[in-house]
Amino acid sequence: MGMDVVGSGEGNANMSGDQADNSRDQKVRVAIIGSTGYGGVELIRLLQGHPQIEITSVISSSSAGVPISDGFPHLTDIIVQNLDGVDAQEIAGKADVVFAATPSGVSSTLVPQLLDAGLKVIDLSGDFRLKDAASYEHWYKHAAPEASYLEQAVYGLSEVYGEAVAGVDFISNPGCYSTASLLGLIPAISAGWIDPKSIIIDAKSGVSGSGRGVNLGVHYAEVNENLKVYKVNKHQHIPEIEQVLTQITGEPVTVTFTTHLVPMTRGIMTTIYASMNNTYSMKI
Ligand SMILES: NC(=O)C1=CN([C@@H]2O[C@H](COP(=O)(O)OP(=O)(O)OC[C@H]3O[C@@H](n4cnc5c(N)ncnc54)[C@H](OP(=O)(O)O)[C@@H]3O)[C@@H](O)[C@H]2O)C=CC1
Ligand SMILES: CC(=O)N[C@@H](CCC(=O)OP(=O)(O)O)C(=O)O
Repeated sequence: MGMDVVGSGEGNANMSGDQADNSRDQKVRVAIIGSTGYGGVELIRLLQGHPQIEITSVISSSSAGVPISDGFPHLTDIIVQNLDGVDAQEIAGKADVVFAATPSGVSSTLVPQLLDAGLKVIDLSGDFRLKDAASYEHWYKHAAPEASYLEQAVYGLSEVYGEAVAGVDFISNPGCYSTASLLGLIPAISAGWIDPKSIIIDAKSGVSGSGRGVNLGVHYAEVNENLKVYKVNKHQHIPEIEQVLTQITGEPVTVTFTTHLVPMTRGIMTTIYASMNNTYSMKI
């Protein structure tokens, strides 16, 4: 199935015809599974603006054959394509890289098929972030992916692991809260300012973080003018944050981490507390 991408950087006004053709030749062909979800549609927005990327397939397990603009009218005339079904071989015929913007428990079975079909994969779910299968099963309550795929996955916190992700076949993107926590903590830990054994993270998220599906905990009347703490000591990003900090410090790190749902659409705020190392002090 062909696709007509409008406004994706083709015909750059500063390029001669030959240069523009070369630039088009070098474009990476990208497919997005879960493109009807919040992560998928945000990916479309970001990738559409990238001069070296061409979105060649937008994929849905539930709405194949339907124009993507049916669910997202703002994409009318921007992506003129019907949604494709989920078929690893078909995707491999159209794309070099595929994003899996799919729920945990779905990515764990889908991603191995995509890798085996020769695609480069970037997974947004939590399924391949934890290196320890038993820990994954404890926190996520699903069967863990095969060990070889867990080993292959490179943790995609690109601000910290930029060199490690460059050129690999399989990137497992970090969790939302983990990103907001680690980007605050890693510079302070690396500089030796704080005691990694004293970390308390108070995290707050908007509602889009729970995805586009509706359930009682996220519908308007439950969330509006309300505030709630959830998944106390049970949040799946606790072992992810601890895994990274343990790797960085070289000693076991545990964190106190609490999540709150706040009545806003998107965004995360983490307020992080830690004791200063005794060679440092705070000037007020
Ligand atoms: N929302 C956020 O802020 C963040 C989300 N994440 C993670 O990214 C992933 C996507 O999240 P998000 O976009 O919010 O979730 P959504 O629920 O909004 O979207 C997930 C999409 O996955 C598709 N899907 C569901 N089941 C299957 C299946 N069996 N096979 C193929 N596709 C399927 C659905 O689309 P369809 O029915 O059309 O196939 C659905 O639209 C999740 O793992 C999430 O935890 C990570 C960081 C931030
Ligand atoms: C508000 C809200 O419900 N947020 C979700 C974030 C889920 C998520 O993105 O989880 P992974 O990245 O690990 O897949 C939660 O707290 O579970």
